[in-house]
Amino acid sequence: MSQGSSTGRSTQAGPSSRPIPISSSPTKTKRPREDDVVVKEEVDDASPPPELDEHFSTFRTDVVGVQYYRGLVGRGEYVMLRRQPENQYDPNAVQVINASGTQVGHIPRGVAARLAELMDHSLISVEGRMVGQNLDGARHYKMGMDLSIYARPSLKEVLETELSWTKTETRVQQPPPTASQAVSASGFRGQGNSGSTLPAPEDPTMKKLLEGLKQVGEDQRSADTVMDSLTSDIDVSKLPLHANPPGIANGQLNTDILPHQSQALKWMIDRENPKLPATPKDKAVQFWIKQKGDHKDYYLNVATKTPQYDEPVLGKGGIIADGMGLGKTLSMLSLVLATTKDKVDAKSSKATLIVCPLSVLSNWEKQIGDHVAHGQLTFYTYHGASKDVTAKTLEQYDVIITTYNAVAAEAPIDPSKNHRSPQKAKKAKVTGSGAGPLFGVIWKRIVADEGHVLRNPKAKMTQGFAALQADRRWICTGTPIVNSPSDLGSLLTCLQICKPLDKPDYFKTLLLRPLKRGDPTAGRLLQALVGEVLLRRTKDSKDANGKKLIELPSIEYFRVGVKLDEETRKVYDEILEGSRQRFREAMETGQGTANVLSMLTRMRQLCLSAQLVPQSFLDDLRRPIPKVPTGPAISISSLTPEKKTELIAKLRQYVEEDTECGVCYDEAEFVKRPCITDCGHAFCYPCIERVLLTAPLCPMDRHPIGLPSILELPPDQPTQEYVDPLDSSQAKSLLPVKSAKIDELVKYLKVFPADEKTLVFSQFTSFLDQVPLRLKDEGLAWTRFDGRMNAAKRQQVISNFQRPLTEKTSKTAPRVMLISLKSGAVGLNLTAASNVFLCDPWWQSAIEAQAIDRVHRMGQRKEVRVFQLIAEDTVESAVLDIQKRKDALVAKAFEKSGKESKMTKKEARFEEMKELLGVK
Ligand SMILES: Nc1ncnc2c1ncn2[C@@H]1O[C@H](COP(=O)(O)OP(=O)(O)OP(=O)(O)O)[C@@H](O)[C@H]1O
Repeated sequence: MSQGSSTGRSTQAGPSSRPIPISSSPTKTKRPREDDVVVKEEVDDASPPPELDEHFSTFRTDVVGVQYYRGLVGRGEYVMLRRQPENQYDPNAVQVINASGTQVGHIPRGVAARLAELMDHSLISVEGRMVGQNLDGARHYKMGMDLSIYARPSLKEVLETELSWTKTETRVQQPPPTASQAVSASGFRGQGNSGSTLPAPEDPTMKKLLEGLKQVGEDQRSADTVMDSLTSDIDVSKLPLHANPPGIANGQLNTDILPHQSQALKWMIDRENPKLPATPKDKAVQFWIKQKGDHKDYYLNVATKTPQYDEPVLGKGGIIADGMGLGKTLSMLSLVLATTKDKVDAKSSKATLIVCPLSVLSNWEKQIGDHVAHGQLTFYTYHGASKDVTAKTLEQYDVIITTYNAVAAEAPIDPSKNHRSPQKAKKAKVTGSGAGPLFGVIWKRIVADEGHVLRNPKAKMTQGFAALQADRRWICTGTPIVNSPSDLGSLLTCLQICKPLDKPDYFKTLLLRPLKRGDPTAGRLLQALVGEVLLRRTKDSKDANGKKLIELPSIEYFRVGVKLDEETRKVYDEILEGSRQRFREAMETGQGTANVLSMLTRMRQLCLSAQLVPQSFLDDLRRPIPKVPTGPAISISSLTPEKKTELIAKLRQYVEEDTECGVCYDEAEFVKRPCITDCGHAFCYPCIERVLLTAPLCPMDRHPIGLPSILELPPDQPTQEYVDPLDSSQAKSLLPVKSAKIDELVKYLKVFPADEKTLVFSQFTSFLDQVPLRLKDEGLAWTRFDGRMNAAKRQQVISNFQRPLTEKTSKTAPRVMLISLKSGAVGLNLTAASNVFLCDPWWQSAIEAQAIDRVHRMGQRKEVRVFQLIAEDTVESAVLDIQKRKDALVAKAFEKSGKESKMTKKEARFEEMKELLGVK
């Protein structure tokens, strides 16, 4: 694998870069924006399914039987309506429940009878908003309530008949106004850091925010822009510092934390010790204010308008959303150290559980090793073979580090039922109770690192994390909103904070639905929520004196043009012509463009090396386009085993190559549930399922298909452990490929100063497999980081690479790391390198920015140089133009209007393909 070995401890010393004498003069280019991407390996099911409910009708009715129940409600409060089939007097009963979960009454029998069945079949969802209230202490029998019905858009027509009566009942102005108006009515300012007032609803920045929220998910960078505007009114520079943080002086750390980390520490400690407002003058805490009542004072939740006499339960924790490389790991470790003497509940242990993706497990170990003083903190990595311990052992440590997969694997079958008694929890063994040792500990604190992976409430890891028992709960992520504001709802559920917004129903009612219809007060509520639970700084944030939080060496970007050799150019032009032809056909016939997408992938591979393109692809291309078969749909079960294997292989390849779904054109959606038709076209399963409801034809070639013609990727296939191609059985048959890009790369590597290290990124692992053959010939020592490596191997590769080069080791220690863009490199510190090669550009410049951030982060002492290898006069140059245009669009993200903002992802991608292929 890696060549030779190196010695010595990690330092970042070394001379600054010297001019590089290279013949092909690189062009300086613009710096991409900082961004984050999703951890790939463990988040295939990270995004929630799209919400499919739209407002259908709102009518006035009552809550009845109020005299029998204890639930208090205020005017304008949203209430949940829950079916109660076990009710002995009425099997159609629908309960009305307030935000504290207490029953207020029922909806009238007649209304319940007409809604019950639809609710039972999840065809509609209903919510209530109080018109009457019972805070006056008087005896009420019934109270007015507006009842809203939501349904899937596809069912609207059917329901039009079924529920026409709801439109003839007393109709209410619809859709209902949001309860978040209460936020302004109460003068709520959040526990925000600046104390500035929230913008007025008509504020144009709010309009832009709402527009931006609708576009988030189209591009990683738009998520960043949305976060910028959500936190725009919070001045983090003036946050107070911790008075006496862990550091060198008190012997807890080997490193002093930086001022912004000290601010984070103080902020986190405050969030771990929230206090309810004591008087009506005090500001809201987690949306609760104290109110003067007629009989006695009560608490009012200004988000939901829920009043209650009992002390509301406050959540402890929040979201650390600092940008990449700002030192969240050390901030969190300093919290652990600063709170070792905190009194914890008698039932809870002293242990903090860190849950992270496998790829960053070793980073936590390393940072504890590097920064925490010897003997100050005990920790245990609970992973792989070391999982063979009991809960009792785990709780003896200060810190346990584990993975999301471990949490998902050990979670109880029905996590909602995990809330066992502490006694029972402590007794849980590896097997037995259905839940593993992680669920047998009542943790002092749990921390989800790269916590955006918890954004799908239905994913096992999310449900598992939410079910862990802990006193305090934290999430670290640079991107709390990736696809939509609902991501934040899932994180709140995991944090169990700002109740009842942590319940999906409330989050939907109070935020998602009103945000969808562009209600500015919901935008204000979202801003208030973010101010309440989240701390976010970026690399560009300034301190109170206007200085950047961390000073990093400069970074320079070079575009290196590479010429395809004559032979490759010939094949390239052939594929280009073929794809143009198919694209024009697709335009004429209205058929899909999936074939064109796979051709584009081949063209990109050609830009790296002609040998990466399989001969079978070229043979297919040269054959005339087969006629679309007619007749009945073919079922997968009728295919030969060979044909099935071939289809699965094809689908795996599509996934590996980041192909997009032929219906929604979203590669991020595609990887979540990829499937392939018997005719070889790939889609997201939910997309093709939806298409088949209207027409039983493949959207790509109009070939008749049905659900049985669809093959999904077999689940849970263990990923094959990475084997270095040079160590494999085929090593002897491997010959260096012809590649202008490898030639160019080697040319640079040979002239880089001997003490400089380089990261080489490509999206194609098959290309990275080829590079070492040349490096070996040139006597350049390298190492490879691959997502398929186990944790121990990854750690070994990283620490080997991070060791500085010495005179003795400079010939044998790795100077080059080959690393896949999709390897889950997120969170890695690879600051030993100062040069970065990006061998193939693609749409998501954000992924490239994240790759560069491995090097350009705290600990980097040298000037960083980024080289983008671009094959001249190919699809790659066109990609860059599109990237550039997208950057400009994102810069004005919220100014998109009219036609542009209405363009669907599919239409946009179609336009891009046209541009890439040069089709007029
Ligand atoms: N106070 C400090 N002094 C010196 N180095 C520090 C300090 N805090 C953090 N670092 C170093 O900075 C680097 C980046 O820190 P870390 O990996 O925690 O960033 P992060 O915010 O978690 O980034 P990412 O979001 O990419 O995971 C690490 O090498 C870490 O050891």
